[in-house]
Amino acid sequence: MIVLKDICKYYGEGSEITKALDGVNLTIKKSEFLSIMGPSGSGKSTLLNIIGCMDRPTSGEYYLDGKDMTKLNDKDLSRIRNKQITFVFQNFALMEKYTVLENIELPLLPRNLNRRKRKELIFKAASQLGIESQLKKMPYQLSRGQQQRVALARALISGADIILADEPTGALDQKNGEELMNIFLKLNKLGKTIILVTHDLNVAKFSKRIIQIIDGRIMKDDKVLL
Ligand SMILES: Nc1ncnc2c1ncn2[C@@H]1O[C@H](COP(=O)(O)OP(=O)(O)OP(=O)(O)O)[C@@H](O)[C@H]1O
Repeated sequence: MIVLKDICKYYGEGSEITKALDGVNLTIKKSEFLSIMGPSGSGKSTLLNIIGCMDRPTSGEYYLDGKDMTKLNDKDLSRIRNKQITFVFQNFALMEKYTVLENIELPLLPRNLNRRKRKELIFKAASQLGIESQLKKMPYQLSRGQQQRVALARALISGADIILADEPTGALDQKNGEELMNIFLKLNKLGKTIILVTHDLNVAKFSKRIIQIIDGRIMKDDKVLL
């Protein structure tokens, strides 16, 4: 569970101050599927980065499964981030000289698993995302939608419970965007907590809860009725 209490993130000082986040209170339960919406510059990415432990708030408390993240040193913070949180980037962040299989395998390498076990996990994740026949290909041989699935297979295999995505459909056409959202739904059904930033209400509608952020404050928090 994620609990944010009165989170502020300020840049600059005095008359030059930018309040990217200005007193955010938010609780996100395990296995929620939440979209963060709001105008440009309203603080969406800042909020996502703080939830993802990529950035620290200026003030406030952030509890992840009961532990106050703001009290941890950088080393402990990155250890928790690597274990529990995974980011899906808009440009997919695939390694172009590695095969699809090797790309999906990356999060497994620091773990002490034999080759057979690794292959088993890779095949399972690839099957869940419908790319099991693409494993030997190079990323450039795949469509954008398929590349995105590889990125998600890698996120799935990382074992992280929380998947964060900043404008994940930004580089996709409508059809691939919808397919991607259906994959997020599937991952959510598998128990993953999904939090994404989007400008697009048609994208946000796939989630079960939408928050609106304006000038660094949460102005709306809606359950999506399907
Ligand atoms: N490193 C930084 N230094 C100074 N100001 C920053 C920094 N990062 C963000 N900001 C400011 O904080 C505010 C919130 O930025 P943020 O990127 O979170 O907005 P956003 O809602 O994600 O915007 P967009 O939809 O355009 O990506 C903006 O006014 C931005 O200019």
